[in-house]
Amino acid sequence: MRHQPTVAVKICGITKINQALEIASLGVNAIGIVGVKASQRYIPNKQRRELFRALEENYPKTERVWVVADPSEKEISEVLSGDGRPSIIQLHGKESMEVCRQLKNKYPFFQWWKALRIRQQEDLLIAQKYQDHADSILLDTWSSKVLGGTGDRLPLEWLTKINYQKPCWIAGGVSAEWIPELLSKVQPFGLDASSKLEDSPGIKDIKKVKSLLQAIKGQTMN
Ligand SMILES: O=C(O)c1ccccc1N[C@@H]1O[C@H](COP(=O)(O)O)[C@@H](O)[C@H]1O
Repeated sequence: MRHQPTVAVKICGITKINQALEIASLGVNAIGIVGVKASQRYIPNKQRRELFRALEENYPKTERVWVVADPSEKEISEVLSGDGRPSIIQLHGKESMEVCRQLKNKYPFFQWWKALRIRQQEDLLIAQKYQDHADSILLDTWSSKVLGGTGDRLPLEWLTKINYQKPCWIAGGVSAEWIPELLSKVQPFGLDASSKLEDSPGIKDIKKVKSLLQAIKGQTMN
């Protein structure tokens, strides 16, 4: 993985405007909203637009990530037009490399991330191949029950060996306690955290968000 002096942070699964603004004020790089209807963190169109609009007005440098799985063409064209748009689309389903490539060609002014749910170490080679078709790669854990937001972590020994050219984000169970071990072994471009920072699905414990940011700062300044 690419070495860098610090690590970008995305906090995902936000459902409330006040939490989005408070977390953005802490200096995170990206805020994610889940657009997968089966998720406990799903928020519908109107709320998503309001939340992204508030973020864009108050924290224009904070990336606004829309997390979706196998979205239809109609859904994409609706979400990417009008007010309260995302700046990044995180494809968290079974999108093929060809679909990723076509979406980037059609909507080049948005960033397209491909999330890969890693079930076994060999899956990291598949993730590597997606690099040519996405702006960033996000590695998450695989679960038979849900598409994301599991709180489960990838084995670090799998991650130490990867060396991607594109920005690589690690997701799955990211929290303050894991940071010393994680960042001593792996230098990802970014970390994506959600369920381990929650009081309940979709509601973040701001103290846990602050602890995560402190832990990252402490580790990257050493
Ligand atoms: O968070 C969800 O509910 C979710 C649902 C469907 C697809 C993706 C989802 N979240 C993504 O999962 C990881 C966070 O995992 P964790 O909770 O920290 O273990 C992150 O990439 C979210 O964008």
